[in-house]
Amino acid sequence: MKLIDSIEKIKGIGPKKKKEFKKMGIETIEDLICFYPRTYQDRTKIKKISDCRDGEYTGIIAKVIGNGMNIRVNNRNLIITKVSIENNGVIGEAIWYNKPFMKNILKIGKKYYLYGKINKRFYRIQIVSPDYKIIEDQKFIEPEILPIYSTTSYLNQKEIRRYVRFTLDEMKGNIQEYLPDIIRKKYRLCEINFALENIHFPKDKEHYKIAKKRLIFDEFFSIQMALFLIKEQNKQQEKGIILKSTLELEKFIQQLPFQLTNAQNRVVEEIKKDFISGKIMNRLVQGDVGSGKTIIAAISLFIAYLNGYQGAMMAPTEILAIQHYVTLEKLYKNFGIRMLLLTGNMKPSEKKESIKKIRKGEVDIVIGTHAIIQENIEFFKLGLVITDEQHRFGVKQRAQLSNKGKNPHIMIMTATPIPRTLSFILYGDLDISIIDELPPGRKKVKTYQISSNLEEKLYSFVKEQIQMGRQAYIVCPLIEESENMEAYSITTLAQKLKKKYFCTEKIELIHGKMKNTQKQEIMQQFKQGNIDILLSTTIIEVGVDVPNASIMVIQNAERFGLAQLHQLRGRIGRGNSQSYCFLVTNKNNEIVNKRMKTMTDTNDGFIIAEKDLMMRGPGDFLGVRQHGLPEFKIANIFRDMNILKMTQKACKEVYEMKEKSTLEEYILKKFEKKLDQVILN
Ligand SMILES: Nc1ncnc2c1ncn2[C@@H]1O[C@H](COP(=O)(O)OP(=O)(O)OP(=O)(O)O)[C@@H](O)[C@H]1O
Repeated sequence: MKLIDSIEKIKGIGPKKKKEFKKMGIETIEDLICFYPRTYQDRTKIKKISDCRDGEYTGIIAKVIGNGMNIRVNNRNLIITKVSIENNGVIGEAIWYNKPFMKNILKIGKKYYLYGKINKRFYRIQIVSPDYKIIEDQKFIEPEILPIYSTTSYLNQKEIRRYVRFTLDEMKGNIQEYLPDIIRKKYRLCEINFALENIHFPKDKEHYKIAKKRLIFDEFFSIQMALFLIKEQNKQQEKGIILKSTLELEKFIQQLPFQLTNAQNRVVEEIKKDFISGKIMNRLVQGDVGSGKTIIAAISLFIAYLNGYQGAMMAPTEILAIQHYVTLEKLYKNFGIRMLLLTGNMKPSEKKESIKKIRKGEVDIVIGTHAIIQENIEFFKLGLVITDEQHRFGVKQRAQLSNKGKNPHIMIMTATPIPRTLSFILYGDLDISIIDELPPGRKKVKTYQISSNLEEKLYSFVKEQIQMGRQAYIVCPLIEESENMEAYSITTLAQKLKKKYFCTEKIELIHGKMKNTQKQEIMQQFKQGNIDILLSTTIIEVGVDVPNASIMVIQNAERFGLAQLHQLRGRIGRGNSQSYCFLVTNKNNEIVNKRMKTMTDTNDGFIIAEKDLMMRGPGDFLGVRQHGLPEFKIANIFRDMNILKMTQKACKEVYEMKEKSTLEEYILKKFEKKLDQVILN
């Protein structure tokens, strides 16, 4: 029997059962062995009937003291079987539903071990649908811990247990240990065969703990190692384009309207180093909202340009693409760089012309949405692709990026802070640079949770601030599904605000239903200070940069996740004046209050991300499918953080070991499925 064999090799599994197992994702011997129990029946736990608590699962040893009875419940098509039992002078009963045959199975006068759920009814103790085992001739049963699997109604626990037992016996000691001894010793990990045996049939709790640790380690290790190998392979596979920095770059940096922060300088140095390393750069630049990532992109694209290469930069929305275009155009004003904005909104003839220019090399820098990689656009000489990711790319899409042109350097920018532990799993294939410093002069945004009955006070404060020359955002969540409703609900709010509070201020709306040109015009007007209040749906959430805007009012704040609230708040506090964020909510429950408190307590995106992760769990935090975060069978990123950290170290150590070549092959094969999971997302 081999791990890759079909489960049909197991005695008793035919086509019907095979189909049933397939529903549970089990097709091979390996799948079955790695189908870990959901929980366990602890048969070492034996209680007296008198000590049993209602609702608990436990084992008891009891003597059958009466013949079984079948009771038919007429109107429910149900047969209840009851058997009277006794232990230590206390009488109880074992009951089963729709298993009339049980009546004759338990024999009067014999002692049994029974394991099941306890029900306390009318002072009578029942054990419901218990597993049973006869205790022969007063001999005490051997203690055991039995696995309980998640199963379909067709396959029962006993059957699955039997198949797993059979498979483990067949495979006994034959599963190849792939972790080097030295690593196992260092991290105190048991051998793989021992782990698999004891995760299914633990000898005792200690054995179970040891097995579990090893398998959690394996799960994290496999994914991280696979990503790590992709990273190393990427580096070795092709020759990276050499992009040198020249004096012209210094000139460019010196004429910027501000001095780079230390963090920005450090990241620029990391990128410069990649550019001349002869390897392809695959770098994630991570920085909190407003930390100044755009300038890093501008500098990197400038270096590509200096070396005669084209650069492309992609944004997640058109508003942002336009904003980047306008910002970069200003920065590059004196340097004769030919720029092009590519949007989905262009006329076909215009688009055709643009694509031609890109192919012929008549354009140096292309800015657009992700359509740049999705569409059939050929570059003349592409040296660098930058994408403003916002978590929307998995490993596979990243690979798509490098297929544009001849292995260009890749840079991914992300604003949403990702807890470090998670970023290893999501971005283990990338090098990571972190901008951990905000530009000087930024003041902490003051954040308040308020209920809507304080609206009048709130808007009079907003009015005062506007009179002082500031600008404000008011964000309404999309309450209805339809876009028409979206337009409607903020239009009505705008009318109310104009009439009641802001008769003299200039209010404009922006929402998803508008044409791009219209959105662009409004954003431009807001940026130039011609609009006082921008009433918006969440389309302004990502990346919008208007430093003079210092007020953010978020209506129905309870409808947003922490990460989104942080993004929204990140639209203010980008200039030197004091900024204020108001989270308006009438919901008053523990979860909402906890979330709002996190926002009012801190401005630090990393802390907020950790809290979000803690409150929602990693799946919800990033959306498992959407963000390429694999689902784990036994590991839990949160609970098992310590083991995760261990694997991060171990990956590097294992990789550096001599036996790496066989290891690589084996790991890649063994974890192909998981890798697929990661890559396909
Ligand atoms: N070193 C600096 N000194 C002063 N201002 C800076 C500096 N770097 C960037 N800025 C300014 O800070 C603002 C925020 O920068 P940018 O838009 O690049 O942020 P970001 O990191 O992209 O943030 P977000 O993720 O929220 O979009 C901009 O107005 C930019 O001009």
